[in-house]
Amino acid sequence: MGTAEATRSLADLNPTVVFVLGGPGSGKGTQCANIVQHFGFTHLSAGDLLRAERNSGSENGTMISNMIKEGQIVPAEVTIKLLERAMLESGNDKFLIDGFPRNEENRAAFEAVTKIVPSFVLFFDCSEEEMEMRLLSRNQGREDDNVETIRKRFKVDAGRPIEEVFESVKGIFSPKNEKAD
Ligand SMILES: Nc1ncnc2c1ncn2[C@@H]1O[C@H](COP(=O)(O)OP(=O)(O)OP(=O)(O)O)[C@@H](O)[C@H]1O
Ligand SMILES: O=c1ccn([C@@H]2O[C@H](COP(=O)(O)O)[C@@H](O)[C@H]2O)c(=O)[nH]1
Ligand SMILES: [Mg+2]
Repeated sequence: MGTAEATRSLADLNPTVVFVLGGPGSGKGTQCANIVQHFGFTHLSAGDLLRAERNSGSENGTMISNMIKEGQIVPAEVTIKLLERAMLESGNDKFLIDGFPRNEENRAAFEAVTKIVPSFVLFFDCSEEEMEMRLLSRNQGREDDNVETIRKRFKVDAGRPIEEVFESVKGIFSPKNEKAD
């Protein structure tokens, strides 16, 4: 199904969407499973959809694999297509979108393409120390559950020089917020 057709059908569905965010290992997937049981939502983990796409032998497989190994963000259009397809295939109209959007560009692209405005954002706050401990004992065979990749996945490493930290901080703010010279 093409994006335009998928978008028309999604608009007809007028779904309820909640973005579930938080650092790696903060417990998004764990709590989403509870919400599914109690409230009848469909849980869509962007990371799980990307891993399934990589494993399917898709033309984007190598790119997705490399991005996941490096803790980098896959281009929004790839992830959004996977989310659209999963929403339409689910037969439900209530979704927990876990681990997406990763940044302001992801959020804007999702809203522009799907015309869906999320009902709210559920954010799980957890210390990096606790998240790292949980990920290292998760035992689900994920190749990014290792110290090197985990530290790349933590968003802003403030232990680096001022200019480098600010490069990361800038990425959190949308370009439209940037002060003109
Ligand atoms: N509140 C908690 N206390 C202790 N352990 C927890 C808690 N919540 C989740 N865990 C455990 O921490 C690990 C990571 O949880 P989970 O997979 O839900 O995190 P996540 O936010 O989805 O991570 P990722 O972004 O890497 O997919 C799992 O082994 C889970 O059982
Ligand atoms: O919207 C997304 C979500 C995930 N990724 C990539 O996948 C890994 C793992 O994500 P989890 O949410 O921890 O399962 C993440 O580090 C990214 O590399 C993405 O690119 N875009
Ligand atoms: Mg998860």
